[in-house]
Amino acid sequence: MTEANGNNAVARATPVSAAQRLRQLLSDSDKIIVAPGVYDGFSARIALEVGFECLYMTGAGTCASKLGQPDLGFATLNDMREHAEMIANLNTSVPLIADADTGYGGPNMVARTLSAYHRAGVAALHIEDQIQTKRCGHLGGKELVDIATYTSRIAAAAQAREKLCSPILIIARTDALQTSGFDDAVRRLQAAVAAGADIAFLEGITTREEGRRICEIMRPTPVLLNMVEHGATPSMTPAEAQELGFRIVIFPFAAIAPAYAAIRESMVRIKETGRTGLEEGFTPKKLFEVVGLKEATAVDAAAGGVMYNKI
Ligand SMILES: C[C@](O)(C(=O)O)[C@H](CC(=O)O)C(=O)O
Repeated sequence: MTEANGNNAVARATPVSAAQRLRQLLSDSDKIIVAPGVYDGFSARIALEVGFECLYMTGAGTCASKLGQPDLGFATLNDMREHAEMIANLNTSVPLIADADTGYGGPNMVARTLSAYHRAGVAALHIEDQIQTKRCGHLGGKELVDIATYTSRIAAAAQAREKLCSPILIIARTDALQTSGFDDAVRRLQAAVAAGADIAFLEGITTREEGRRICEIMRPTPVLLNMVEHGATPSMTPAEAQELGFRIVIFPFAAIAPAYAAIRESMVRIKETGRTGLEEGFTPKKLFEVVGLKEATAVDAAAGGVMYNKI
């Protein structure tokens, strides 16, 4: 669609929002959506460079990179929203699924969280049933809120979405498998879907069979697989997950785990040899190219600038 704007006729494509794009991807039932975990602008840029059609903002990675803290409920709504907004807007045609932990409070706060994520350009957010002082789903000793409190979180999110006429998708996550078992987890996910959730997320599945069963039970609601390696869940490729019935796979540690190994190796090398030993090709310009140098200089040139002619 184009639109005329007074004397300066401007041909402008009406953009499909990231949430609508994610809905389109989900509507193709032959498809599995693969969303690698990114934890900052740099890792997001690398995932975009490789050509993923969806990204996942990991809360654990956000806590680690933005706050230098473990995934124990340190991050506030503002920490998470700010991080998500930056990542979601690097390429608005690639939907971002973002962690929203417990929703950060009671129904009013959950509604506020949904609104903030919507305004930030997030395509989908997940809200879980742990207590506020939550922890990573793959650690022991989790505690949950009761089912009524959980469904009120989801209902508050769904009502806020309706008020905003927002296409943002709500992912209901339950951590019940570890504490009260499969049947209670199913009850919670079904109640969450009845309260307005679009996608189900059973945290910490421990066998492929559990994966197959949850997809069967929840159908036609799409189910997301959290592929945390070396946690509770057996390692699966997207093709294997699709075979079990999953529609989305997130890989939360896809960027942060290799970053740890690579950064540490470089630090140790400096300590031991006095040199970083960085690859020759990794010039300052290379770094800036990864994070949008071309786009930035093109914007300046299109506006008549000559500032970056000699870069
Ligand atoms: C998915 C998750 O919420 C995340 O923050 O990426 C974490 C991942 C992790 O810490 O293992 C979770 O599963 O709780």
